[in-house]
Amino acid sequence: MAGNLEAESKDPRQVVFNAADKDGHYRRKASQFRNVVSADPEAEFPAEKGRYVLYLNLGCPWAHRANLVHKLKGLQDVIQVVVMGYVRTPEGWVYDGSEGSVPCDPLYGFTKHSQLYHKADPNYQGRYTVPALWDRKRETIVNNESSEIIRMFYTAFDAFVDPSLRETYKPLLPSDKLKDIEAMNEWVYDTINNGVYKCGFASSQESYNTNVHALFASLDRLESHLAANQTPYLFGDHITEADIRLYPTMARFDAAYFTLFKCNLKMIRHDYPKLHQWLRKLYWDSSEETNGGVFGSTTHFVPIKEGYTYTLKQTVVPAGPVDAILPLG
Ligand SMILES: N[C@@H](CCC(=O)N[C@@H](CS)C(=O)NCC(=O)O)C(=O)O
Repeated sequence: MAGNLEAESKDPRQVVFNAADKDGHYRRKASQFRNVVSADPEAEFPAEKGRYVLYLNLGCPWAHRANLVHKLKGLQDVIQVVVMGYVRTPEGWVYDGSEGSVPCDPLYGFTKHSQLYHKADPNYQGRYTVPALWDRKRETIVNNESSEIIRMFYTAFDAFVDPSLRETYKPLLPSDKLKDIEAMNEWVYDTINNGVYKCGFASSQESYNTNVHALFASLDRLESHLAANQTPYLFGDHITEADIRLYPTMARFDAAYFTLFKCNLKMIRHDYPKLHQWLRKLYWDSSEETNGGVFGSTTHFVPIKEGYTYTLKQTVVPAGPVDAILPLG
């Protein structure tokens, strides 16, 4: 039987987050809008400047990866970004003007993210998730699956970006590393990106136990991978998709998942020197490699810590760890 989110109270900080299935395991549902923006002008959704809008919030790690690639590729003048609030309410994400967000949807004046989904499809029945890529022309959601949105951003809009940021010059998915990156994506998604949620949303001891050990086994595996390769990034001397997909989870790990999702067998800062170095290098970098520092500039610890706290129906935000991210040693 499918799990569901239950709203018990109208107070946004009192939402009961009941996401696990009856057996105590959390199972993420598949995204429903799966169209593709393409560089081909004849495509159903052709890349055009000013046509598409990326909806996100600053707490969500899946939205974070889309925001990262948007800024890494220098798409600020090509694709508008709309940031909504990071506190989940009984009605899903809303516009509340909280840190870094806008007071209402600038396109339609919507106050709730669900309204955008119903504008796209009045019969929509799924979750109202971020990120979502909106098409102003056809007035619909093109895609609400972050792993697909980021791949569109690698290439589809390259005609509109500086040549030095194009995939041909600076590949985020180099063809000679594609197989290795995809192999890593698979286990990193299952046991780390989604793995932290399987721990945090588990409603049985058995489910939590299984997933927390799988999570730390995979962090150990990443640590060994970095130690063996001796490269600054997961696949060499340049940032690739593998780094982009791992970063939002690692940036949230000590600050939120360790405490709030009970992912507390080890900490990145104390127990994983290579991963910790990798994380801090990305966060603090302001060179061309990160297009001037997009990892640091898109990481917002207040939305992250408060967002997870209230989602879990807790009212007190943990003070630590201090600092949320440590300086580069
Ligand atoms: N598979 C989706 C997952 C997106 C997702 O679950 N986003 C969460 C925020 S972290 C969300 O919007 N949840 C709202 C809800 O489930 O009601 C993706 O990667 O884009």
